[in-house]
Amino acid sequence: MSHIVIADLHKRYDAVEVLRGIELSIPQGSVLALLGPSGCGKTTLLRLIAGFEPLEQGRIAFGAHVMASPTVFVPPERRGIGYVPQEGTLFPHLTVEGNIRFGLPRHADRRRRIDEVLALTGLDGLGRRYPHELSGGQQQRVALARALAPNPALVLLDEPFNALDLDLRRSMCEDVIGVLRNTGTTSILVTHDPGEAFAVSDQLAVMQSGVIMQCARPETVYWQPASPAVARLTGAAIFLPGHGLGRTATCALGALPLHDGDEAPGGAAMVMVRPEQVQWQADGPGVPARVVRHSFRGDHTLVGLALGDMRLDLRMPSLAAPPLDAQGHVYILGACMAWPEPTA
Ligand SMILES: Nc1ncnc2c1ncn2[C@@H]1O[C@H](COP(=O)(O)OP(=O)(O)OP(=O)(O)O)[C@@H](O)[C@H]1O
Repeated sequence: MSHIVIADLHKRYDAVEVLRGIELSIPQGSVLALLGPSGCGKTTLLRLIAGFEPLEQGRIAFGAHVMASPTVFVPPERRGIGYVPQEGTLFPHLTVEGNIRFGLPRHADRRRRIDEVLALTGLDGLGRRYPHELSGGQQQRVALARALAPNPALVLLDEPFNALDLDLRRSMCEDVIGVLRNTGTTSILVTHDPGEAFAVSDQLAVMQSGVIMQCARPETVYWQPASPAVARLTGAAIFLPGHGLGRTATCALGALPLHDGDEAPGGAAMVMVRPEQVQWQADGPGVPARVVRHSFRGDHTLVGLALGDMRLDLRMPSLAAPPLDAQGHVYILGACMAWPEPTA
């Protein structure tokens, strides 16, 4: 399989258009993370790629082979795709090996392949256990091993670690994506968690209401989101009223440069920076500010600053937080984004 290209994809359930012109291009061996709020159409998109649903408009092609269009429909078993759904999809009456064997063709050297995928997914020695004798994380590894066993060229991961707690989920996800990278398998990971998406993807596609709003390298999506909505969906963001002119936007935090290649809208603008760009110093350049509030959060403290009439919460290491009433200056590290001020 080579490049996966999805063009102008539309899908409707009754009167509701759930996918509205999806365009994606996924190079062979790369990882695409699909991030978006609940109900935006992520699972529907995976199901169309897997061939579990027909499409009404558009095209899905793997290299030169069209898999789906209004006139072509290659059935799921002939697409060479592994699907790892959300938790709870193992056959409870089969052992780990039995679950993995299920997806393998009869003529294959099944014993050897089962041993290979057990080793690949870190499940050595667990082949004779039943699903209820495994932890949640181990069960999801079995689901991955089962998906990988037939050597698919594309693996679709639909929030497969949702049931695990945050730390385990992130480390598990990195492990699993590592396995997929080592085997040169192209993968699409659906997730609600921007941190997980940033950590593992080559491309991050942000989706809302059936539309891909931006698809780019994770760093680009984070620092240069295509819209205020993308900024909010990918992390905390500070929005300030201001003015744009050429490569600079001016707001309560001063005159800020725009990112390379970006141009500010002329006139009234909505300026965006990430909270960690806001820095405090007792003296030196920057906008004068006074500490008016402290909220201790353990590893960090939210420090409330008053800049004239404006209030701003700054996240600082607890030990470095300036005392209440301290007078100092705030300045911005790096560049900002600016969009035309919404008129409505
Ligand atoms: N078979 C179906 N029939 C009718 N509507 C459906 C069907 N499947 C999904 N939908 C609707 O399509 C929309 C997109 O659903 P989808 O499951 O793709 O979203 P999602 O982004 O994966 O959500 P989540 O993150 O909660 O899993 C939702 O409004 C959902 O109710």
